[in-house]
Parts: sequence; C-alpha cells; structure tokens
Amino acid sequence: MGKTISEKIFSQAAGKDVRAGEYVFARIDRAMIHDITGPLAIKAFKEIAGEDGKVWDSSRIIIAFDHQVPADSVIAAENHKMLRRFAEEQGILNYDVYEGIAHQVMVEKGHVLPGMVVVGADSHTCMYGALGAFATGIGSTDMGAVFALGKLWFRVPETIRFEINGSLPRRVYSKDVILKIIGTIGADGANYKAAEFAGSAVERMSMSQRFTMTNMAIEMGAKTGIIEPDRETERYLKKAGVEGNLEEWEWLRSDEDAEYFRKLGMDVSDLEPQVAVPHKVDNVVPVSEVEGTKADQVFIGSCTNGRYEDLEIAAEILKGEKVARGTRLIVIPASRAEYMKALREGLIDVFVEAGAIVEFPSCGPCMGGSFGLIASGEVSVSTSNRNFIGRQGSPEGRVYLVSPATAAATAIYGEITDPRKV
Ligand SMILES: CC(C)[C@H](C(=O)O)[C@@H](O)C(=O)O
Ligand code: SF4
Repeated sequence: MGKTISEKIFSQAAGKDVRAGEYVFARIDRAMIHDITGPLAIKAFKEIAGEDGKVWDSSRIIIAFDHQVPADSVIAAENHKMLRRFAEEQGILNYDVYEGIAHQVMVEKGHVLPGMVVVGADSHTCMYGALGAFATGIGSTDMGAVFALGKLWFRVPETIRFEINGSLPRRVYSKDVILKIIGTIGADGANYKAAEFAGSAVERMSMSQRFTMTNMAIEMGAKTGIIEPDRETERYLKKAGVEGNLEEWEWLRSDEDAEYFRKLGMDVSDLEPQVAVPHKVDNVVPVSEVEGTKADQVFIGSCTNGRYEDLEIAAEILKGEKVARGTRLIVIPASRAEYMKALREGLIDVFVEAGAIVEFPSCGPCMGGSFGLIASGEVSVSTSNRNFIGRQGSPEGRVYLVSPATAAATAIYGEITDPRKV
C-alpha cells in the first residue's frame, strides 16, 4: 500500500516509516510567530527554557508583524518592542517589521520548501501546503516548546483528496471553488484531516490561486491544505530565490495506491461565483441568491486574496469606474512585494482613482482588531476567509466572503453584484 504526501513528509520528519493515525515526534523545519501570538509564545518558551534560554535554531524562526501595524495602541507597540528585543537577543534575523502578512512573507521569501514540516502560531499557516509542505497552525504554548526543542508531536492525519477537474468559467476563481467545497462538506467536514487538492483545475491554477485554496482548508477543520509540487511550484520557488529544480529536489507526491480517508470529485466548468453569507464560512450560496444586498464596505486584501493577481483581477473590473456613493472600498496588498508590483503596474492608480483607500500591507480589517471596522447594521463584502459574528467590527455587522472579482463588481454598484455581468 502506498502513502500520501503527508505520510511521506511525516516519515521524513520522524525518521521512521509512519502512517495516518500514528503519533510522531517530528522535526520542525520552520516556525513562525507574529505580533499577536508571538508574545505568548515567548512567555511559554521562557517558562520552559528559562529567562536566558536559547532557541533551538534561530535561522529557522520567522517573526512577522502584520495584525496591528503600524502599532495602533500602546499595547501593540509594547508587543512589537518585545518581539524585536527577543529577535535581537536570540540572533533571529528573519524579523521583518513591515514586510506584510506573515503567511505571504513566508511563501514569497522562500522560507517554505516542499517536504518541510512548518508550524506557525496562526490558524492560516495551512496555506503553505500549496508548496507541497506540511504546514499547520499551532498554539502559542506549543510554539514555546518548538522554540526550545525544534520538535513537536503530531497525530499523522488521514487525507481527504479533492479531485477538482474542468475549466473555470470566466470570472470564477479558486476562491469560488474553495467556498463551494466548504459549503458542501461543512465547517467540520475535514476535521483533523489533510485536505489534498488535485485534478486538472488545480494543475492549471497559478500558485497565487492555489494559496487561496489551501489558506481556507482550516475553515473546514483541516489540519492542513496540501498540493503536490509541480512545474508551477518550481517556477514560483525559483522566483522566490530558491535554487535548484524539480528533478534535483526529488519532491514528494502521493502514491497512486495511497490510502485515503475519502475521495471527493468536483467539476468546476459550470461553477457560479460563490458567497459565504453571515455568520459562518460554510453558509455558501451562489451569488445569484444574494445579488442586490447593499454593501457599506468592500475589503480587498488579506492572506486569502491580497496578492498581485487578486489585485489585478479587481483592477481590471474597476478601471475607469467609480466606487458607488454610500460604499467605501479598502484595498490592502498582502505584502510589500505584492504592493510594489501593483504600484509598478499602475493598479494602485486604478484603485485610488476609483475612490478606494489603499493601505500599506497588513491584516487590516480582516480580523476586526485594527482599523477599517464596520458599525452595527453594516455589511462588509470581503475577500478574506472568515465571516464570524463581530469578525470585522460590530457584532451587529454582517460579513460576506467573496472573490476579488465579486468584491470589485460589488464596489462599483454598492450592492452584491455578479462579476460576470460587468
Ligand atoms: C490572531 C490569530 C491567532 C488568528 C488566527 O490564528 O487565525 C488570526 O490571524 C485570524 O485570522 O483569526
Ligand atoms: S489576513 Fe486575516 S486571516 Fe490572514 S493572518 Fe491576518 S487576520 Fe488572520
């Protein structure tokens, strides 16, 4: 019997042959903390290793500042100060004060390679699985232990394989595919499983579109989202400055006869744009069911859909148009690098001319912890990944999750709009 890519990665990381269901003590290749979860992880680390304890490997730790940047309160400023000091003390060089959202920085700077086990103190760490790594979110106390030991225990997950075939219609994207999947199997439909995405539709997706899918694996309870590496992965990593090629790296793939918990097939050729309606990510309907819902705010950004390609899709729709009166549009590129590409290509001009507010890379309104919040009774139409009660501000506000194309069309008309009509 063959193995899944996740079983193979854990076999390498544990130094022995392991299968789904077994418990392993795995070597950790990269560990990420950010400005919200980092301070707690450091506290946990010091409890384990002592005030003067040294981390297991400073070159494998990445500290990002993304949730509250620039510091929006004295508490945030103190947290940032603590993280910078810790980085200096420990010789951690990868602490990027304003490089963008942690997850985007992790993948675009070549921190994540296929076959690695990567942990992050953030639930959307599962995004990096699009590069063929096993990446998962862990709690801050677990992270304290990782900092001390460089290892962590896991139960090797079973895998659900999603075979996604067909060609995506015009103005329908990977965001619509993942929303459809979550709506179908439910917010707990993949609990503690590895969600492996494959099939001709996935093969044709760019890495940016693949990240959108694996990013949201956690929204159906999955331990990770994962995609077997291919030429697109190779192309992406080379651009990220990683040397070598597919042949040399001998990347892991699932065997034909691997044992899966479940296999699910889907053809996307007739898929409509999808919308997750308040207040659960699995409340998914086709856009036609909610067209005409008034939008007070539209947010294009986040680790789910704030990359250059997402901005390009939105700008193509917004070019020469104006944001509707009574609606506000906030655009936030996911990282400095994506922002610079968007600047060079004139996308930022398009947004500003249309009447949008463009902010420097950060999580922005995604989690409702910083700026760009909505008031009671208001509606946010957002390209991010969660629409829980209070997620973007007032608990009496409502958040709808959509693709960048649906968001852009909505901004122009001031109400949820099918992007295929514009
Ligand atoms: C702040 C952090 C712990 C949280 C997460 O883990 O996901 C945030 O990024 C989110 O998206 O809700
Ligand atoms: S952009 Fe949103 S989902 Fe992503 S890490 Fe930030 S708060 Fe979490």
